[in-house]
Amino acid sequence: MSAPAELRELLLSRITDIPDHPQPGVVFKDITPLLADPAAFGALTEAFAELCGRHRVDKIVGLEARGFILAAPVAVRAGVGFVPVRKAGKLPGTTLGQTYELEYGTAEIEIHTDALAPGDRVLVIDDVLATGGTADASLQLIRRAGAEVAGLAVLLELGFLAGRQRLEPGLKGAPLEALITV
Ligand SMILES: O=P(O)(O)OC[C@H]1O[C@H](OP(=O)(O)OP(=O)(O)O)[C@H](O)[C@@H]1O
Ligand SMILES: Nc1ncnc2[nH]cnc12
Repeated sequence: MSAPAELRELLLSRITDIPDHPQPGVVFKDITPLLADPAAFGALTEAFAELCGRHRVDKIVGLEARGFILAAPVAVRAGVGFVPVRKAGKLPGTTLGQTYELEYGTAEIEIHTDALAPGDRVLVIDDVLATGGTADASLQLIRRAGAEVAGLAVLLELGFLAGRQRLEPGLKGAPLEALITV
């Protein structure tokens, strides 16, 4: 599913291309103008919150760091709990970890082992789907923590990096909702 054309245009108009960041050859999609516009940020929050009802979600996982900014207001709006997936070494409790590859490097993410309960239906929220490495690692963490993946929702999918194809086996039939695809 993508967002209605009017919402898509509003959101896209608030995302800026920054060439050669954080390294030569990468066109970085900067969402800070969108965050600074309450109408656009609010409309984005509503669109994600609507998915929570549609997919019967009872917890939201946000992916550090930009995913946190988008996911936290959605959790409050939808009336469900927020669970952070953080870069390795940041969470204070006992964690499960998963390594993955980025468009520009490698990384490891972690979740608290007791953050999710068996049977929890989890919606993962992030800003950008690029190669799909981060999202794929998060789906593995959620299942290893004993919960069910209800879906993955992103603001922006970079279609030319084929993250959707890479994610397909890991989604195991769960929906991938991208509000905008470029
Ligand atoms: O699909 P992928 O190739 O995995 O890339 C997408 C991820 O990359 C960015 O995060 P980044 O790790 O740069 O961290 P940040 O949110 O802390 O800036 C983005 O916010 C996604 O989480
Ligand atoms: N091109 C890009 N812009 C913003 N975030 C990203 N994460 C991975 N690739 C990205």
